Amino acid sequence: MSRIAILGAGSWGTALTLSLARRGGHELTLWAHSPAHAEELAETGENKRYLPGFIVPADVRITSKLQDAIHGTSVVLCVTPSQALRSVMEQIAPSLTKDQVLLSASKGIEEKTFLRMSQIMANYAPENPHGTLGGPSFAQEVASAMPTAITIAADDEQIGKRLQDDFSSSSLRVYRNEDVAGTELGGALKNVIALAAGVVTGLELGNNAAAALITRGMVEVTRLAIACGGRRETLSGLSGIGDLVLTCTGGLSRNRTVGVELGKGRKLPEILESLNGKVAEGVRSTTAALGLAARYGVEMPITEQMALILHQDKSPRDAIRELMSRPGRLE
Ligand SMILES: NC(=O)C1=CN([C@@H]2O[C@H](COP(=O)(O)OP(=O)(O)OC[C@H]3O[C@@H](n4cnc5c(N)ncnc54)[C@H](OP(=O)(O)O)[C@@H]3O)[C@@H](O)[C@H]2O)C=CC1
Ligand SMILES: O=C(CO)COP(=O)(O)O
Repeated sequence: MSRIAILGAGSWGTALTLSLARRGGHELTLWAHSPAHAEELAETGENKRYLPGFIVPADVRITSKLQDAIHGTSVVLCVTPSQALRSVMEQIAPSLTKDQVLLSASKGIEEKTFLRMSQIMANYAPENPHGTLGGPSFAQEVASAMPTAITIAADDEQIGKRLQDDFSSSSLRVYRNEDVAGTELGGALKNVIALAAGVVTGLELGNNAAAALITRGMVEVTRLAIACGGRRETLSGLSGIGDLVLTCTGGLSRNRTVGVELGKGRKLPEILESLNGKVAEGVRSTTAALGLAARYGVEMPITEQMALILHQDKSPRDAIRELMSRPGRLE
């Protein structure tokens, strides 16, 4: 039995709570960012805004107070939008005990520092064991108990095994590795490529273009992840190619949806407004990915064009034209 705090009651935090509750044997606390949201969740059990149609069991404790949420827990699962993790860590760090395992399930890179989630956690709690959870996993499907396979990465093998056991159930198959950097970067960088895949779809450029984009996207994601210390095998796994394929092709992806709308000619602020608070991590991770690429001298042509579309109002059609007219090269 583990006592697990889930920090973040968006769609993914809620879906993981439902999955852990279904597995059984844990004591669960779900922290919601806004007190009003926590109140509604506690009253109705339903996350009407972010994951409607599912009921969180009554024995899951709901709170909007971070200190209450983490008190006495053995695992702290951070599932906030990645740009909010620093503020959460700042608040919980003084109350953490060294044996509490910090596990991130957010998929992004901090915009200003280019840090991965585990690096932010380690900054605030250097002595706590930490890990990351990744892989192809739309919240709605996990909440519906549809068969899903994910990966949990932890430097420490024993911690990894414990987390694998904590999360495994008949509908959630959990693999394990020790490559935290590769797992995190696979999850964060695929969001940028999913935006681009959406652009290709929104422009109605056809299946050939989408397949080319996904393949070449995978190449640049792998290049950067390896430069940052990730392993090639991780990028060939669930949190690399697995999540990239899901997000670039699946209709439930917010990142892909943002790309589709950009491709159709809508403007970013209007598209983000229509997401109604739901996060499309790729929008803010694109700049950070380019920052890392510059630091390590890695070429990322798709990510570069995506940044220009997002932040410099470049026409999606011109961006694709530019990608197509790059000098020929060895594959
Ligand atoms: N949804 C999915 O299928 C998957 C998502 N993920 C990852 O999970 C992470 C969370 O995304 P997801 O659950 O989808 O989020 P949603 O888009 O469903 O919801 C956004 C959440 O962010 C919260 N929030 C907004 N501002 C802050 C803040 N300043 N501090 C803390 N929380 C804040 C909102 O709370 P409030 O409304 O109360 O402000 C809300 O709970 C992301 O990194 C995402 O990439 C990973 C795998 C699958
Ligand atoms: O990461 C995800 C599935 O694995 C969810 O993708 P989106 O954030 O694009 O919806």
